[in-house]
Amino acid sequence: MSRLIVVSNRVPIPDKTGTAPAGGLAVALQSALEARGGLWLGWSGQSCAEDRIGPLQMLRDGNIDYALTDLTERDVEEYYQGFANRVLWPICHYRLDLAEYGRREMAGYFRVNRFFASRLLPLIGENDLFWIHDYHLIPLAAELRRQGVKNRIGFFLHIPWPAPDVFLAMPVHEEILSSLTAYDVLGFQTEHDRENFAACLARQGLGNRLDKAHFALGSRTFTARPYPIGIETNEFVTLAQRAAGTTLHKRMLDSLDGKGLIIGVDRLDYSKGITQRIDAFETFLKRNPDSQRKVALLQITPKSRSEVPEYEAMQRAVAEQAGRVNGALGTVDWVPIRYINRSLRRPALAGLYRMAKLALVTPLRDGMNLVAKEFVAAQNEADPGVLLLSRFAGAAHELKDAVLVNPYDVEGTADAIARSLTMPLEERRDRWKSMMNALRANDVFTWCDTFLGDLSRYEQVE
Ligand SMILES: O=P(O)(O)OC[C@H]1O[C@H](O[C@H]2O[C@H](CO)[C@@H](O)[C@H](O)[C@H]2O)[C@H](O)[C@@H](O)[C@@H]1O
Ligand SMILES: O=c1ccn([C@@H]2O[C@H](COP(=O)(O)OP(=O)(O)O)[C@@H](O)[C@H]2O)c(=O)[nH]1
Repeated sequence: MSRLIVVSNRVPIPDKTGTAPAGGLAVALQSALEARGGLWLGWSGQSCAEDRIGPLQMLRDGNIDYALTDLTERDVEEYYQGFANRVLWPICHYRLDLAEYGRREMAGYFRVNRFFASRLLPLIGENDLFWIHDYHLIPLAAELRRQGVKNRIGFFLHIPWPAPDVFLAMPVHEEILSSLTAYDVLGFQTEHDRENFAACLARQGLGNRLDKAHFALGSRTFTARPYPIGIETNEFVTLAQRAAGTTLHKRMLDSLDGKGLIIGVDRLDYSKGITQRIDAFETFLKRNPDSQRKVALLQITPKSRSEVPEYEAMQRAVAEQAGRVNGALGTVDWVPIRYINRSLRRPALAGLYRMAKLALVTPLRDGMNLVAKEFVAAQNEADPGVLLLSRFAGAAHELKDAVLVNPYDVEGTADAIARSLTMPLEERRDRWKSMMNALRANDVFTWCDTFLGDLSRYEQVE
């Protein structure tokens, strides 16, 4: 079997401090790589002055060799906070209004991709398979090809690929799009994303579509397919079952004192629709006064990308909004929204998911949303909770028996909350079974095997 080299910006560094990695890419890739073994190269999360960038830090943990590189402060500002998270992220999440394009950041993005290529080159063996992840590293294959690398290189995009009118509004879209054609296999979360990508190629007159999944450009061919990412379904079921009886579980049950738990778990990101969700919860409470004091929303929201101004603004907006609702509707012995900014470890999350009657997963746009899948896997088969899911999350393409909502429709979402909390047991069980079948049929290991199977079978037509 060829050695696998995974490259992603974010790497869950094995430091044993117990800090939970909040973010689906790190969680999913770690599960997949642990099973197969390989080398994982990415950013150490540290920045320093240019003359202090040292050699790669090499660590081994279980089956995985980690190769970590520091970046300069300027790199982090231009590549990560700048072009990746202020241009590509908002555009791919349909937020052209939030995109802050600047040439300096764009140049930094391409420079850091060249730097990642230079760090990789000395490590490459002839038969190694490369699997590059996410929007931070789109130009990496093109950089490696320029250096003569002939290995098979796959790319998986964890976030949505937007419709052509949105994508083509981005300055440098030509370069971003044509960089992707240097890969052999391109993976998207959904069919919808792949079709948006194909439509962008067609609009730009870039390459020919040979059939549904194959494209030709000059002497090269490449494949583009949906590979929806999964979770460790069976392991998550066990985690959730084990959580009952832990101290946290007991404390939580005591504090609920018979109230129904509603849960939301999201990085503090404007794509997650947290303010619209709180509006919907408030509307639900106002329209259903009998439910007041009978339910509590636990919103677990670790801070994310706090140096990016749009995220900083979001942190203030959500905190103010939760405070306002609690102030307006709360009583001396009831707080409607328990809002926390800490990251919880997954065993704790699994237990909370299982205790909840309802999960609110209402992103305005999301590549997949693993929280939706984890919530379903954590349920008690005999008395499962309900998943209320945005139709704009990638997960909605598989979890068709969730209660699907349009998160922009606050009143519609409020009504769906009311319907979900009174859903009969039989309907809850039927919906849960169908969703669980989907999670069993496509877990994170299937995702990994399917992608790598396609990549390892790939032969370039010269
Ligand atoms: O690395 P950060 O800047 O701290 O952000 C965390 C991750 O966020 C995004 O996650 C995406 O991947 C998930 C798994 O495929 C998917 O379910 C979710 O919809 C995506 O938003 C981002 O794409 C990652 O690169 C980040 O590491
Ligand atoms: O306090 C937290 C919040 C989230 N997560 C994990 O972070 C991931 C979030 O992935 P998702 O795809 O839902 O969204 P992303 O943050 O990647 O956009 C899930 O596996 C969560 O279990 C976690 O471990 N602790």
